Amino acid sequence: MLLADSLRGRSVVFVTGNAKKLEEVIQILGDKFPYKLVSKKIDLPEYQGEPDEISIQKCKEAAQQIDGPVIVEDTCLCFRALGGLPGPYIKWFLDKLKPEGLYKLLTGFEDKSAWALCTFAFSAGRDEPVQLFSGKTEGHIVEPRGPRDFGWDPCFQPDGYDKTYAELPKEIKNSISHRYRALAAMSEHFSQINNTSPQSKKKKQDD
Ligand SMILES: O=c1nc[nH]c2c1ncn2[C@H]1C[C@H](O)[C@@H](COP(=O)(O)OP(=O)(O)OP(=O)(O)O)O1
Ligand SMILES: [Mg+2]
Repeated sequence: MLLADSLRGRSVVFVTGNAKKLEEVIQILGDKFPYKLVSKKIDLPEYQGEPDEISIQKCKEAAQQIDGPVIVEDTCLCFRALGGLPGPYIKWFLDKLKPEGLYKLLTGFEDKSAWALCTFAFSAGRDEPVQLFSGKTEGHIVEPRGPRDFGWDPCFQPDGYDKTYAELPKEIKNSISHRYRALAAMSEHFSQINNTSPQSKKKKQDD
């Protein structure tokens, strides 16, 4: 309730340096998110550690810089044969190896299974607690296929599909992706808060 109060009528800043992420977040959320989402392009530090810890640190840094309500997101691509690596370090692996090299990394391993993990982190402002919402999609690492416009999409084939994320129509990716699932959890949380806020209760009684 306090959270909803602190946000009512305000906007939340989505801090990311990645334009493709932002594009998907806007496509997925549509008008489902109860607050006005504005974006700010800042390259936040790439922290090390477990995914939750990384997202918390990233969100605290964003809240410091923005000094108001913020959302950040961190994405991992985890190979089962490698104990979950590259995980949060996928950005550097992708940068140096490209999707071809990511596939080749698993030469010698029979198990090509992988999961994409997305964690959104929200904070109402400086020194406020961080809340996490995550989503996971299982799949396999395959020889790259499809357009090259977004990261490792060409080498990740979600389970149940014979196309890579890159080959799938955008609406399909956005209905099954790690990012979609994490955003669904976050929207669900915020709409529940909104529905139980004193104002909306009052409104319901008035109706
Ligand atoms: O759905 C996706 N499909 C394909 N590739 C993706 C996806 N989502 C993130 N990616 C890439 C971007 C970056 O190379 C790495 C995650 O690193 P990550 O730190 O979360 O992203 P980033 O530094 O580009 O943006 P940000 O400023 O929000 O941290 O995986
Ligand atoms: Mg990053």
